[in-house]
Amino acid sequence: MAKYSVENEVAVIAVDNPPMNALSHHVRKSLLKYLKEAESDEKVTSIVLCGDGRTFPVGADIKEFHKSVSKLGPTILDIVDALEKSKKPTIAAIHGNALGGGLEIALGCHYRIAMTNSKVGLPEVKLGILPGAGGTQRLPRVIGLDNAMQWIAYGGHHSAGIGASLGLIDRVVPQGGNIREHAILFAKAAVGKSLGQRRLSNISVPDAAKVESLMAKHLKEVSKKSRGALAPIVCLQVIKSSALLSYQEGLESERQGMFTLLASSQSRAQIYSFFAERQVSKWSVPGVTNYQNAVPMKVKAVGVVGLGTMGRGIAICCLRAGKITYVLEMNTKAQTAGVKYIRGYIETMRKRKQINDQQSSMMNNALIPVDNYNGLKNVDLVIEAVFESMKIKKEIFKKLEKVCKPSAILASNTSTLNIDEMASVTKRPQKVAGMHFFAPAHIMMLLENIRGEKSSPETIATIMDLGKQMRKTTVLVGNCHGFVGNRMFAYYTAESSFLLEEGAYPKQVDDVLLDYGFAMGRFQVGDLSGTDIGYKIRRERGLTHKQQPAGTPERKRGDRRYSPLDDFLYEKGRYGLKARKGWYKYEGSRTPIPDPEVRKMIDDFRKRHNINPRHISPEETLQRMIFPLVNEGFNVLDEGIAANPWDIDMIFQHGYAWPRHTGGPMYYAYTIGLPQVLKVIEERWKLAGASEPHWKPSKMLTWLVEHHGNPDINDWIKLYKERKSQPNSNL
Ligand SMILES: CCCCCCCC(=O)CC(=O)SCCNC(=O)CCNC(=O)[C@H](O)C(C)(C)COP(=O)(O)OP(=O)(O)OC[C@H]1O[C@@H](n2cnc3c(N)ncnc32)[C@H](O)[C@@H]1OP(=O)(O)O
Ligand SMILES: NC(=O)C1=CN([C@@H]2O[C@H](COP(=O)(O)OP(=O)(O)OC[C@H]3O[C@@H](n4cnc5c(N)ncnc54)[C@H](O)[C@@H]3O)[C@@H](O)[C@H]2O)C=CC1
Repeated sequence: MAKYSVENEVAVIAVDNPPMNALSHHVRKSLLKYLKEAESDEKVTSIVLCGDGRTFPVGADIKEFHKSVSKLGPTILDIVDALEKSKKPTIAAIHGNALGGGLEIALGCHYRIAMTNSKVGLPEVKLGILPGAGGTQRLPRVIGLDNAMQWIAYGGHHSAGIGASLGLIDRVVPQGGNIREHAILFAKAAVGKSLGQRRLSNISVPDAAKVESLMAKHLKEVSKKSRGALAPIVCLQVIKSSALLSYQEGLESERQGMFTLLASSQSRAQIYSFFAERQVSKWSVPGVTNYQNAVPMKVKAVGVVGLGTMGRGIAICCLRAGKITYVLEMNTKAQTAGVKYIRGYIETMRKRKQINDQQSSMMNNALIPVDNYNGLKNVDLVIEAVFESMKIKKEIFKKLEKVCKPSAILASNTSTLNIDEMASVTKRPQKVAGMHFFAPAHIMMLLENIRGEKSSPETIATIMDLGKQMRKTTVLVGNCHGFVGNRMFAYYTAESSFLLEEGAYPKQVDDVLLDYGFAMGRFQVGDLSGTDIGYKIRRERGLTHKQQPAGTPERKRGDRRYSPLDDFLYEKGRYGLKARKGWYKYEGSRTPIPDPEVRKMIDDFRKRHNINPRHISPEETLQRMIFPLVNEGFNVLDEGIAANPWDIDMIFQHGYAWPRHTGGPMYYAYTIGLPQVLKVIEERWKLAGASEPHWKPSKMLTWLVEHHGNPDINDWIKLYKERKSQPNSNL
């Protein structure tokens, strides 16, 4: 709804649709009604449009998308048109965020004023669509093509100050000011002035002459940054129309572009992702606790043990979240290097203006290096990030048990190991949990939190709350080897090496993944993170080539197929980018170059095992990389390790840079259809047999297909659980 009042001859229309003032159908109806009322009321000389509560409208109501209500008039464009055509000056008074359709209605107004801390932007591209209410045609007319292409194709949020510097915002109201009062005064002053040039559809695009070169520049950038995504490209094409066609023709091109994008599976996947990101914070452990009833502990001070690759990044996350952060490292050199890195990073953030001087000095003061466990006696929570060895981790947990306050939570950043086993050496298993960060921890958005068998509701609530304070996408999962992400990802990695054995080379596999939309292929990622990481994990599990007793078949571990190619690579000192050689070689840059030495290693291996290499199609490559991961995803759901398919998808999007426009592995499977996925898995299972158990069709997937075909992803858990809970279910 909207509220209407007239103050001192100024009509004030305030959108009132908490929490974000989205432009739902009922809001649109009421906005147009009040606009007409203001227009016809002779006592009204000007009109202010604002948002009640937290914010100016943040856009169309995303919940209405792909539903018939979104098509019900009036549309946002009708409101934009009415605002622009109004004979009385219209002023948008922006506080909070003016995003998407929200900014588009502000662009329909003759003037825009904004609070200094407000944000503006057209982020539709992140939902796989474009600004469909004239934004692609009006924004370039105010801020120029180059800026508009940048804003719309990347969907960033920008400060009011930047908006003002580009001519989008006519006045910035300083902090503490009352936006509504300022807007009313502004509106009074605007009465009687000509509105011709204030109607953006009347003016032309300032840098229209540069359209072709700008188009080429932005197309190149978006195809690199958002590989495989349709929306940024369509956005650019539609913005181009603003420079070449009339406003009305441009609008038509916008309409066509929106039509194409809304019909694409990508927009559905991205809208799914928007809600999934918010849904994961509403965690629940059925029958035990959930986000609504568990109360988190207050965490003021955190300890980080181990200042290697992960510890440093985790310490930065803690400092950014305002925690006093004690860091402990057993190796003096690593301690010095780690502290130097953290302080250096704080300085970089200051220089980049991500933090101000005061925040920088607060963070520096809050970082406290200690040289023994007693130094951790006052912390509320410890995150251990030492070598991936159960033996070492248990020793550390025993020490922490002795020195830490009884109330302190002990968490591990292990990427694979059993949290309950670590808890078992303490007297406080209810206070033990996993907090699995992804490298680089201060950059990657994901935090995979692991609840142990005995973790208390308070412990779970605390680690989830801490993730939120760190502004991470925080997903709660159960305890098993590799948890959700690494457990599933292991099959993606394993299959990639099997593909090399059978006929592919690293670049061939990576190219298929790049085409799918990944920013990097599996082998490029392996080089970036270091081939030693996987090796150490395999060594901890006794799997590596060198650990096997004489006579062990090279391609088997127990009765399972195993590819030793990754071990050979490590044993040749090819540790990845840091060694300038891994799956690829690197000559003075980070560009991966196929290396004949790797090719020879693979060819020799094939010869030794009499493998006749065959051509593997891109389709087979993609299916072999992704479907085992999906299959394992269903096992993870079946076992309750992940509560929902979107938990898995968020883990992959934010932890493994899975392309957002596919939604994630589970949503992708839903898009192509579960029956089709199952068919391929069953065929592969027949070929591969028991030595490749990751192709054994998941019970849950099989049941869903047999009984429901391709049910809505929102119904998977409900349907399966209902059946599973029946006494004779056999599931
Ligand atoms: C047929 C189609 C015709 C199309 C016509 C063309 C019109 C267009 O051009 C299309 C559009 O406007 S698309 C929308 C563009 N706007 C956006 O993408 C902004 C979305 N919101 C945000 O980024 C954050 O909420 C924001 C940054 C604003 C705030 O973040 P916070 O972290 O503070 O809050 P959240 O937790 O994200 O949000 C709180 C609750 O509000 C819900 N919500 C947010 N934006 C919404 C929106 N635009 N529509 C519907 N619900 C929305 C959000 O889901 C959350 O709900 P709960 O989880 O239930 O609490
Ligand atoms: N590197 C990665 O990509 C990821 C690693 N992890 C996990 O994080 C943990 C740490 O991994 P990284 O940081 O990569 O290892 P790292 O080898 O870079 O650092 C480990 C640090 O722990 C220190 N350390 C070892 N024992 C210690 C002890 N008893 N007391 C204090 N410090 C000790 C070492 O001196 C070293 O500086 C592992 O459990 C790993 O599985 C989790 C996610 C990603």
